[in-house]
Amino acid sequence: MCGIWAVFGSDECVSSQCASAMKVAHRGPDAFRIENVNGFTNCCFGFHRLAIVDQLYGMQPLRIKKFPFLWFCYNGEIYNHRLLRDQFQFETQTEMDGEILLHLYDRFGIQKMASLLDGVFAFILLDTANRKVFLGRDTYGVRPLFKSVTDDGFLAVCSEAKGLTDLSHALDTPAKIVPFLPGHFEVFELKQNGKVQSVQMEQFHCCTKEPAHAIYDTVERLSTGFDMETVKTNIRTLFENAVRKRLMAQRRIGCLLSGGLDSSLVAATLVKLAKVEKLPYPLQTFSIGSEDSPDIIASRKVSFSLANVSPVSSDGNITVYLSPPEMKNSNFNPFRSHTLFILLPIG
Ligand SMILES: NC(=O)CC[C@H](N)C(=O)O
Repeated sequence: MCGIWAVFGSDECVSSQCASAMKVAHRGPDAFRIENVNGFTNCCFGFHRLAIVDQLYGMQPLRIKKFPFLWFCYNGEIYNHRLLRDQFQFETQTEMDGEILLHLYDRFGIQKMASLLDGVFAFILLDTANRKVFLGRDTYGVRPLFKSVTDDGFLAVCSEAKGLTDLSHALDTPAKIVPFLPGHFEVFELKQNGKVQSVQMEQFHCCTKEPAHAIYDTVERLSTGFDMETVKTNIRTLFENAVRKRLMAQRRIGCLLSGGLDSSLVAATLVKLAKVEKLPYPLQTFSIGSEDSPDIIASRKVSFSLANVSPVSSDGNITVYLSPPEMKNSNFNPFRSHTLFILLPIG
């Protein structure tokens, strides 16, 4: 995960709004930072980090020497960041996947920047030199983003709506909180008093169109045609590539198993690729359910067969049993000490 939060043009002293930033603390167990924007004292960023790459220099809001006027906060992974860096010969300061957005923005502007990204992301980019704020979200809306704008230009943004509900502003009418549209970016003009005005909302990609980054992708060429063998080969190529690109994580990766076809295939492909890519640890799987639930029984079987592929391919399965009251409690987090994805960093 990672939790992002920002306010622009706060009527209240920003320090009193910051308690709202802490409402998404569960999204980032590694570190948090709240940073006020110098020159715009009623603007502020909040960030909770689950570090995936560049643990040391990847803290946010990300700022680099080359672009001192840019402030960048995002939740997500940019799978093609190295490819784009090499393609356009950018000199990067960190190993952070998100740093690529700053270089792309500087070279090509926001529209091309967003459409060149292969990844899952929700971002807030502030350009104090050009007095602009940009918001954006990946095509499928994998990463969440909510915003709230008042009629007089107070903008608040957060990964979850709960980070926006208790913010105060000068108007009598409550500010509406809306999800940010997937596949879009929005441009706001930043006024000298820190308030904003939306000037552009645009779709940069929709899932029925070839993404702009495809011309740089390294995935092997897909054959054309609809005969069964071609279709199967193409699905296999795309599926393997989808798992491979997620191995960019520098954290230990694990798998959440439901025991069904999807998660079992991801886990099996991961075991295969882990050997090729020489991941220096065995795969840990997790499953969750009531005792004797079909999910748990099936997950155990999958984990057992993965362990049989090779002695180092699986660390076995961590199973969490839920009691009926726990299953009804939507706030219950059985993996408090781990953070989960279907491919998840656990180290
Ligand atoms: N969890 C995230 O959103 C991670 C952000 C970024 N990719 C990092 O490694 O820190």
